[in-house]
Order: sequence, then C-alpha cells, then structure tokens
Amino acid sequence: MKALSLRELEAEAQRRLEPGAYDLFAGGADDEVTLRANENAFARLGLVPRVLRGRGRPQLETTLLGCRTSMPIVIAPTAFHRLAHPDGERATARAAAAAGAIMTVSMASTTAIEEIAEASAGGTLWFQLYLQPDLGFTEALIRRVEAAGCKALVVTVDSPVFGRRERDLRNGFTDLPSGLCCENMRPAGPGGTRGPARPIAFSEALSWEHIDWLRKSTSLPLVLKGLVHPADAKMALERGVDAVLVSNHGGRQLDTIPATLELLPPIAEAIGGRLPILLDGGIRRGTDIVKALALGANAVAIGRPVLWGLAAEGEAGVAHVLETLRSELERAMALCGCGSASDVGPELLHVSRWEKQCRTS
Ligand SMILES: Cc1cc2nc3c(=O)[nH]c(=O)nc-3n(C[C@H](O)[C@H](O)[C@H](O)COP(=O)(O)O)c2cc1C
Ligand SMILES: CC(C)CC(=O)C(=O)O
Repeated sequence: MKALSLRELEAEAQRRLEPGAYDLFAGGADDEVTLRANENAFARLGLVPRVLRGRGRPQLETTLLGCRTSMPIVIAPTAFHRLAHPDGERATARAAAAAGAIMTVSMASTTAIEEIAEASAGGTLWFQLYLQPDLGFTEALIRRVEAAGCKALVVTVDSPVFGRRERDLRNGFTDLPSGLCCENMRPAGPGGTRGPARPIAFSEALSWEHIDWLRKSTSLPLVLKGLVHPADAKMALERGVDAVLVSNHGGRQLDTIPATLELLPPIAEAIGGRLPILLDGGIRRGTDIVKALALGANAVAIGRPVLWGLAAEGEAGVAHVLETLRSELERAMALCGCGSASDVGPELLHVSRWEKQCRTS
C-alpha cells in the first residue's frame, strides 16, 4: 500500500533503513529543539479560508530565477542519497524532472554532478555549494557545475562549523560506508581522471567578501541558504544576490533557532518584494506550504521527505512525495478559495487572541 502522507512514508523509510542511516537523516543538533520547532510551528498556525470566490482549479506553475517549475516546491540539498537507496541522486533527479520540479543537488552528493545531470535529462538542477577556503578548488567546482548545466548556485551560509549531532555520535556514524564518497569533492587528476575525495571544509573565516568573490566568479544566479536574521537579509540585498532561502538547516546546525516559519515575516519585510524568498524546514503538508506562501515565501524547499521517499521506493518513492505534496497543495488552495499563489495572503491566517495578547504584553 502506498503511504497516504509524508509521515506514513517516514515510518516506511525507517523500517527499511539501517538505524544509523535513519538517525543520520532524521536527526538534528544538540537537543533537537529547532528540529521539533520547525514542524510544530505549522501545526500552531491556523488557516481561515475564504469561500465562494469561484477561482477555479488552482494554478501552481511558477518561475524561480528564470526556471519554470510545475509547483512552488523545490528539492532542498541533502547529502548522501546513495545511503538511502542504491540509485541515489540519479533516482531523485529522474523523479524531479518527471514532476517538472527543481532539484538542488548537494555538494555532498554521492553521485557526481555530471551523472546527475545526465539522469535528469533536461530537468532543472540547482547546485548547493559550501564555499571552500581553497578558492581554486571552489572555482574549478563552479566550472564543473556550470558545464553540467546547473541553473543556480545555492550557497549555504549557516555552517561556519559543523553542528553537533548527538545521534550520530551515539551511533558511531563518522564516515560513509566504503564504496561511497562525496563525488563532487574529487579534484581533477591527469587525463580526465579524478583523485580521492577531499573532506568538505567548514570555515569560520567566510565573510561577505567571499560572496562578492563568488558574484564575480560566476554568472549563475546566487541563492543564499541559511539566512534567518532580517539584518542579513538586508546585507544580501546590498550584495546583489538573486534569492534567499530562509533555513535553519532543518535543525542540524545551531540548535534553538526558532522555526523558520516564525522567522519569515521580518525577513519578508526586510526584503520588501525585491528578491524571491524560499523557505525550508518542517514542510510536510500542502497546508504548510499555503502558510509559508501567506507569510511571504515565493516557494518552499523540502529536505527529509525526499530521503524518506527514496529509502522507501527509490525513484517511485520520490515521485510519490512530489505528487503527494502537489495534490495536497492544490486541495489546500482550493479549500482556501485560492486560484493561484497571488490569492494566498496573510488574511488566511488565524492569529489567536491569546497570541496577540502575548505579543503586546
Ligand atoms: C540528511 C540531511 C542532509 C543534508 N545535507 C545538506 C547539504 O548537504 N547541504 C545543505 O545546504 N543542507 C543540507 N541539509 C539541510 C537541507 O537542505 C534543508 O535545509 C533541511 O533538510 C530542511 O528541513 P526538512 O528536512 O525539515 O525539510 C541536509 C538535511 C538533511 C536532513
Ligand atoms: C555532509 C554534510 C555537510 C551534509 C549536511 O549539510 C548535513 O548533514 O546537514
């Protein structure tokens, strides 16, 4: 039987995965306060639908950074897809392309970007980058990504150091099993060969100057992933980036960052419609997407659900995730009286008296 919801799919994935791999995917940093907060925030915010608006079947197609997409749902970058399923990132890319959805390939993918592009066969790929202190290596990787046909660079800025994931420490999960590695981290060797994969470096020295450097190094649109402070959103505007992805890394980096949904309104205010805003963290239902759009996001990204689909059924599982969310979003918009994203606004959101009181006291 096919899972009826993404939550059922997670349970199915958990049955299939090694416990250590499940924890690696499911877990967050420290006490996992942020991990829980992301999902809980959606449950706490109510929707108040409009009726009798006669808008017809909701239209979900949209354009993000010049890329047409069948729905405002992007696949967030997640590492190690071959740990979830032997077909790994190729399966994810095929499912995304068939659904007309954008896939963001992780720099830590266990399949090389060129092979993912081949599997995607004309689908839209974005590439996620951890800026490496070795700028020569970073630049060579950017050339690789451009040559593979990726349409945007998603630069993750929330990881000056690696978050402490206690589930992995407890499980002794320190390395990928033999035969798997971060294929994009293999520098070019002589005669078209590739050397051994380098570890991904995290650097506390990264600054806005590196974003300026990146801006000059590529003509690809730049998305900054991991912004949560409105002051940084303003900096992003000044530095000429093309979009921001409001993200707390699915609760895997700094613990106790509030839910991304709660952080979105001040960022949307700072951006003032001048850049597209994406949001990730805890999206599990179509109604979650309506809430994110109502608070100012242009699109959302999904991380773990894709891994659950992949673990449960490979390409078909990822296709099921995308189709489940697409149809849930369509139904939620119809039930809210919305015919397109432009009908989705804050008037649909219920702010309880209790919450209003808390805010003013
Ligand atoms: C197993 C796993 C691996 C991830 N790998 C990356 C990564 O390589 N690069 C990155 O920028 N974010 C990575 N993320 C964070 C996701 O891009 C995204 O921000 C987060 O998963 C969104 O929350 P969700 O899982 O609740 O949808 C990873 C998340 C998970 C769960
Ligand atoms: C290989 C890691 C850096 C991937 C990541 O960002 C994560 O696990 O959250």
